[in-house]
Amino acid sequence: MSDVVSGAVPTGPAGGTSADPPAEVTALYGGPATRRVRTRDLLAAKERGERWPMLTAYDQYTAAIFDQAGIPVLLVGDSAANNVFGHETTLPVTVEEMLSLVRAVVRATRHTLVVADLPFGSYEEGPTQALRTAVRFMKEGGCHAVKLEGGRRYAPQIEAITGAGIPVMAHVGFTPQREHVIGGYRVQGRGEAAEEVLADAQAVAGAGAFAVVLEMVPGEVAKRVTGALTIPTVGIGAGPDTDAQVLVWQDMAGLRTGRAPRFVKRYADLAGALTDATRRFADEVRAGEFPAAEHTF
Ligand SMILES: Nc1nc(=O)c2c([nH]1)NC[C@@H]1CN(c3ccc(C(=O)N[C@@H](CCC(=O)O)C(=O)O)cc3)CN21
Ligand SMILES: CC(C)C(=O)C(=O)O
Ligand SMILES: [Mg+2]
Repeated sequence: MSDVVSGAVPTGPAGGTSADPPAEVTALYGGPATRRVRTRDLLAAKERGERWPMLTAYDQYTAAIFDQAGIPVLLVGDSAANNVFGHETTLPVTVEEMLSLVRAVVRATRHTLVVADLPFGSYEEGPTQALRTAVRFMKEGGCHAVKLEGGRRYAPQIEAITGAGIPVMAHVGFTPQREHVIGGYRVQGRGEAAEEVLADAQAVAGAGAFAVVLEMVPGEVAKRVTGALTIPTVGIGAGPDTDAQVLVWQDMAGLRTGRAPRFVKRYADLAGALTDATRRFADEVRAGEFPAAEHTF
């Protein structure tokens, strides 16, 4: 095992059974052994017809919670540009910024497979640049796989990276890094364009990708692609028939405020809870109620 994995900071609940992987995760690799989920566990899950959840993660506490809650795959998304750094698009986030977040997520987790998104500009030039960047993410980030956006045109990059022993998750359909060419946030693969999405998915699978994200494609198209491929499909805005589902965690947990895309379901109101806690803290400070005797040395 690598230093990064064996040296993972224990971050589970104190005194708990945090060393034991959750049942949902052991089910994926069919045994009690404490080890990380591997890409072949995800292929086997597809063969068994088992669906799995994926979330983004960008920091220690949330990553540890998702790891303990049985999320088998975490993506350190380039959506950190939006959800961590506050940019309008995903384009500005850098390799260095991504690496810091990847290291935090890897240190905080024990069971999850950690996938790092290659940011805009770090792989498009060709297979050599793509492999160089992917190697940095594996060596300096300690992640277990990388992800890149693009279909047929990026098959050479995927071949080069997987050829060096680095698992690649592909991403087709709506690819946010190309939003300026696509012309905004738009569903891809409607009508005859369905064939393009299928061809892209087949090409990235043929190039060696272990899974493929399908973003904002009609449910029927995602269903067809999922049936046509032996590798798992991971849907976001792609309907219920993909092998896996991914959401940005701040969307899933209701931390992000404002209008969310239609494909988002909020499972909590963290923005409300945090606003409430913040207001009470501020009020108590102003009223001289915090700190109380028990908080004072
Ligand atoms: N917080 C967050 N969630 C995401 O899902 C996400 C990010 N950030 N950052 C990177 C990309 C950008 N994504 C987006 C952003 C906006 C829409 C959106 O506004 N969609 C509209 C219009 C769809 C249409 O009309 O075709 C929607 O209502 O879903 C979709 C995906 C997905 N990714
Ligand atoms: C939404 C997922 C698939 C992603 O690419 C990201 O968060 O960056
Ligand atoms: Mg991304």
